[in-house]
Amino acid sequence: MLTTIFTVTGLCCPSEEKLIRNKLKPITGIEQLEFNFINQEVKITHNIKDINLITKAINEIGMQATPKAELEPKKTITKISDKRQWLVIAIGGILALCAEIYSYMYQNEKSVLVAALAAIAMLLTGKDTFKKGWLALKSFTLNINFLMMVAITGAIVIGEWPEAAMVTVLFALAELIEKYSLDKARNAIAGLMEMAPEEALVKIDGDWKLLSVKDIVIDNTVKVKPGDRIPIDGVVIAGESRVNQASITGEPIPVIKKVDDLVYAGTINENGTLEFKVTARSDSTLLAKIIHAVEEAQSEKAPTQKFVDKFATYYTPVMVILAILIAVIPPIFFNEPFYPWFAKALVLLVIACPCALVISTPVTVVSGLTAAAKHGLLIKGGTYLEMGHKLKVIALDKTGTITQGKPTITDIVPFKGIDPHLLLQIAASLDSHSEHPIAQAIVNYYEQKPEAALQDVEQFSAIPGHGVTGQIHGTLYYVGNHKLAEDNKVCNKNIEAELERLEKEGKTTIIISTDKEALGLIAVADSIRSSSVKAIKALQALGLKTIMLTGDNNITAEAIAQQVGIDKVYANMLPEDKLATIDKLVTEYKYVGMVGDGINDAPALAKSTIGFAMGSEGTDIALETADVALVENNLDKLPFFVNLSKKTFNTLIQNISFAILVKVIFFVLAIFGKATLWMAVLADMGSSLVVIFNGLKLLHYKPVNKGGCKKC
Ligand SMILES: Nc1ncnc2c1ncn2[C@@H]1O[C@H](COP(=O)(O)OP(=O)(O)OP(=O)(O)O)[C@@H](O)[C@H]1O
Ligand SMILES: [Zn+2]
Repeated sequence: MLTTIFTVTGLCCPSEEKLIRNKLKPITGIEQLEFNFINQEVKITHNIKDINLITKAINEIGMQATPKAELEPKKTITKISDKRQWLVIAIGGILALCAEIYSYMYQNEKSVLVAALAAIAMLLTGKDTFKKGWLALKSFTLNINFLMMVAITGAIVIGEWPEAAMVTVLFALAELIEKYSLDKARNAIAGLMEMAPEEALVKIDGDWKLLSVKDIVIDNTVKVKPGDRIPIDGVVIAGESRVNQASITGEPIPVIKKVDDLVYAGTINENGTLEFKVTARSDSTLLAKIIHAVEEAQSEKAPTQKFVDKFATYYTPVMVILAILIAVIPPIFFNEPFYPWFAKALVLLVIACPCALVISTPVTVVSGLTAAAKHGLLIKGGTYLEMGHKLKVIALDKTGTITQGKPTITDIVPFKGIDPHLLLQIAASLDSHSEHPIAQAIVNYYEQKPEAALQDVEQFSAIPGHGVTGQIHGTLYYVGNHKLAEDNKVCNKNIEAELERLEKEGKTTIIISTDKEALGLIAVADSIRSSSVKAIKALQALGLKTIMLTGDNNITAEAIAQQVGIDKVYANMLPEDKLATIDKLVTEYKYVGMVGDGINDAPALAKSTIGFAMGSEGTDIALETADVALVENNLDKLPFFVNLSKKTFNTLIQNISFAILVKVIFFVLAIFGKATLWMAVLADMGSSLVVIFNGLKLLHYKPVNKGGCKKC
């Protein structure tokens, strides 16, 4: 099976989806179609060798399809509809208005002049509607163009020429405005890409040359001057500068970048010159990944979107049948006059278009996803964005999430007669085989000592969640937590008193022992992220319960929980315990978020309703496994996410209820004969535009009310 993405110009309203589906149905080898109206794309899963077959079929129904290279980021910004179209509609509008005024003044709708004015207006502005309507008729699809065509033709048949012209013009106008506003949503995403420059200064054989970023390879050296945007991802090798990373993290305060720091494409180098070594090709920079993720996210439909789409598939046929019944039954069975009931039926046809309803959800969701991306929050689908406001509990991993995950040594406590250097040497030698952050802290600390000499370790093994063990010069040693010492029966009251003292200060303490006796303690402390306290307060203010999960001991965990103000602590958790805890929380609260770094909490992240990963410097694992990735390790984005989700959900509900309300009102007005055709078109199209603009407002959503009290 292959997947090909086609860019389809003319695919702007969901009404075209059915048209394409029906056209492609008879072609064997087509497995699945996925539509993206905002980007005007159809993703087709198929096993057809000659894709021209597909292109041709789509072109036959009046749209232009071109296959698009899968990963190539879109840079082309769709042109805002050209001036000529606006002019044509303006002229058509004036003619239709003249026809209306003339027929009103002389009370004669059927005069030749009125008919002529109206006909010209319709010819000018109705071509597209009729062309698309006709294609829909030929393929037995009910879509908005078809409904409009019938309504307009109907109006002509009963001699309401000015009415027919007005409807045609209004519909064309609304379609144009709709296209214009959808372009805006499209541009927002493409605009993200526009932020990275296309060329960069690259060192080639000792000279600086300007190269296209596409030709830059990993390990090239690139230079950026003050004031320029960084063209590609890399790690600084010379220079120091302030860099504004707002474009990918949403954080407006610049950060200092010096040697060994990472820089990202699209961020702004403010005051110094930086030289850096390239770490990613231009199509896999963090920025490119963000854009790709946003684009992918849209193709996955949010629950309301699914609901609305389903609703629309029933709604339209039901309304059409109703319209037919209203046109037919009263005149035939109740001896009513034909003309007014036929006019009522036409109004029903107009409000049978589900457009406002169907378009409102994707526009809203895309705007929300884009706003999130601009603030350093990558949401992997509309579902999560829509569901976020339901979260009741947020569980956070301790190490690397609430804390920085970069512990440092604070205390070394050797027991009776043990040489502190020896104690450290044993711990560092064993831990040099471990990846654990504590192990790295011990090794780093030891290696800075002038007398540092790591010893060979035999039969090393890691005891997950507890520590490590191995032999040095034939003696078996253990380095690990209290539980490990208990298991080895080397713990005693004195050690416990010492442990408690250190742990109460929020330090994680490990015990170094042989299989017979404890040799001493080493305590490490991990600093709490500056965003933790504020974020947890903000989450609590939003009514969420916060929970800390950690493999660390109870006392240390409690001490840290107190410092950040978290509600509840689960300590001594092995990875499988974290999973079981999330499972339990999900049963109890249903909507549970889990935040972690993906290192020992991946299963728990997967089990939670929404898994948030700390995207530490854009790590791929986090970006790939999580439902939501925090591009910068900033917990402030959690309350932002919940608020954005609330706003998105409210917007969706507002839009849907507004669209339905307008329909209901016009339904009633139509039945009582109080709605004319053009009023119905105006209302219907007007409501489409209102919901689109309401959705687009989310593009500019900003974090609100940082931390705490709502009332003041
Ligand atoms: N390599 C090691 N060296 C020393 N102690 C270790 C090592 N590995 C684990 N430990 C001990 O076991 C405890 C639990 O480790 P684990 O990795 O499960 O959780 P954690 O580091 O506390 O992180 P988290 O908060 O993410 O759960 C650690 O707090 C530490 O005391
Ligand atoms: Zn003990």
